[in-house]
Amino acid sequence: MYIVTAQDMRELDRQTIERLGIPAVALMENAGRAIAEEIIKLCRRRFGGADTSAAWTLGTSRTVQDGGARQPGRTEAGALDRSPDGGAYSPGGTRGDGVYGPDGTWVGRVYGPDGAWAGRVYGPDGTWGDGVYGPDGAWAGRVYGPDGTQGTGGGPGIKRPGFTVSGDAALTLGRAGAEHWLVLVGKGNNGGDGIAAARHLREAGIAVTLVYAAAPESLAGEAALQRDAAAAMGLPAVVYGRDRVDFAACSGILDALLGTGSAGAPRGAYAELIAAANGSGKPVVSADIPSRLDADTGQTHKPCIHAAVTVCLAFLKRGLLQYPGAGNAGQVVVRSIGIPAALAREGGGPASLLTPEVLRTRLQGDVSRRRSPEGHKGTYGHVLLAAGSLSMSGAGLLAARAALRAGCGLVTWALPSMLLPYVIGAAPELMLAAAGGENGTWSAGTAAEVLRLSTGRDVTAVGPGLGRFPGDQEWLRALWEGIDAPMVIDADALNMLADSDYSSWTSRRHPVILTPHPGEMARLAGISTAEVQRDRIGLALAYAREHGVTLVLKGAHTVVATPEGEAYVNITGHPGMGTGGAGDVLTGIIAGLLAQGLNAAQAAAFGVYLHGLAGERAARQRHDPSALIAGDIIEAL
Ligand SMILES: NC(=O)C1=CN([C@@H]2O[C@H](COP(=O)(O)OP(=O)(O)OC[C@H]3O[C@@H](n4cnc5c(N)ncnc54)[C@H](O)[C@@H]3O)[C@@H](O)[C@H]2O)[C@H](O)CC1
Ligand SMILES: [K+]
Repeated sequence: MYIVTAQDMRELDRQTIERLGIPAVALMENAGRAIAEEIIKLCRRRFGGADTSAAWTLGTSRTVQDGGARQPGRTEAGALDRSPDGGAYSPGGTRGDGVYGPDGTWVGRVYGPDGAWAGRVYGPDGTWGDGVYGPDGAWAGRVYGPDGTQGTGGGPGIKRPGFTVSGDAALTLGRAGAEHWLVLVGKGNNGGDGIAAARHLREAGIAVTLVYAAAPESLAGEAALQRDAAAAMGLPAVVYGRDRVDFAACSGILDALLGTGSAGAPRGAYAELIAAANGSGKPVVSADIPSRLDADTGQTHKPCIHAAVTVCLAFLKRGLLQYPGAGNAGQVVVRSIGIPAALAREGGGPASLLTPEVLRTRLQGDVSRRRSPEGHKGTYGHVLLAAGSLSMSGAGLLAARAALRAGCGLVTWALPSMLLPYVIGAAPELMLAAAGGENGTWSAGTAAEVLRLSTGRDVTAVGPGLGRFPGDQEWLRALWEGIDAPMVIDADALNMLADSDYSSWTSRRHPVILTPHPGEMARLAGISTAEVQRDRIGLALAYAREHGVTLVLKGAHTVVATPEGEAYVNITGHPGMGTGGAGDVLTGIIAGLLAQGLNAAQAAAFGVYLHGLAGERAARQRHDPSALIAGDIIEAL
């Protein structure tokens, strides 16, 4: 799934209209329909009473859909609310709403532990799935498969007909009469999308009222066309500031105020409508992006809509993945509006969401972790790790063990000689090599020994628990220029780089992967941590390209950027992984994957993805994400 900027989007929009000849209003129509379908799905979930608000959910989880296919294994209830088979479980053991397998297809019925039906079951396209029974065993609703034909359930008196006729299920709502949606309309194309959606909602029997933020006469182009169509259909409309708007009486709000064409803080009526929508307590669905979220950076202007669902149009906008904006977007659903993905590919497809599919196709990595039947420890590579010091020996141990769990054949851990007796036996699978000073710290003179140890090794990782020491910049330079294999550089080794003018060092034949957290990134880039966080994707892309490195910018939604100008944004993992040593584990995983022959982009991306998945699995085993410690991630790999 591609991730784009507002500028990319405008260009893709232009090409679709000019090169393919698809009228702009057709795109707006598709947008309106997609938004209406998602609102109807939301209404169905409410009717069904399915419990998607599991008692134990993770703040970072979100569903990202592409053409109805679910992000593998992710659920609305939370990334951790999953059974091993991909079903959606809450920690109490009850299944929640829709149950999907790892490939995104629906896999089963939804029952609570007492055998009672726990909620309606919808396929990825929003149509009903399999058998639906009430707690008393009585049939509770019609049973249709995703294609609209009757499924395998069926209660008393329901027979599979030999002949079926199905309607537009995605735009149909059984109990529409209970709904009344306010559609907040801005004067740009975002507003036009909202009006188009309102027409479909009305067709589904949902009461709608258009609330114009500006005089309807100020709308232009396709948005004006939508305004006129809505008026011709007799859709009720009010103008904010002139007419009364009753937020208390509505059942939901469609935010179509401001999209990718907006800038700065919301002005006048826009600001007031955003504040009123947020304060209403009603679910808000945002068209494309929550109004006054910066579509590129994820910065939020004040006030900014807090959406329950964001129906992102065509391609995922960068700002929806970057905090704080990601926290305003709710559940993000990306819907196609007829702009071919091939156009994004042609344009270089600047960034992608990190999914198994992207790993397989765009990165062409083998994510199976399959072993050759003829393989032996020499087949899977040898990692040299230079890490650990007296007060941080655990960092080295964590990285070394993670490399082994990532599947590499051998790991040699080089560490200060004084520590050796204490770590012998801590991980018997490791090989240990004394390469540091007697006092448990590193010294500049150890560079020669690390270089010697690196001979014949497939990858060298440096940094976890290393500490700083006199001459450390020259030490790192010697390794940078002398190691004839890929390198992973982390922690204090990044700080050494930050203090050096490493662009003047002899360029390396093999790739380098840097794995900074935001603070380390700030030092590397010579800016503040707040500036790093302002646009993580943009910064990672620029830094990786400029310095010819593969960059792993850690933090919520870790960004992997390549020297070739590609970026991948990861959404596995959870805030519980913000714990000492989790970064050391990531370094070990990436090194372990590199040793097995993955290239730098594959190892960094797959490593980050696996690290997050293992963190989710570990938290599930612990029954509480905050109880997670770094060693748990290794055990869950
Ligand atoms: N392929 C596509 O990209 C498609 C996108 N669609 C939708 O169109 C919007 C982008 O539309 P655009 O007209 O360019 O801009 P906006 O609707 O976001 O707003 C522009 C409008 O708002 C005024 N304005 C700007 N900033 C502010 C502010 N801070 N406060 C108040 N008012 C502001 C400005 O004067 C303009 O009048 C995209 O997000 C999609 O939703 C298409 O419908 C389908 C194709
Ligand atoms: K919006």
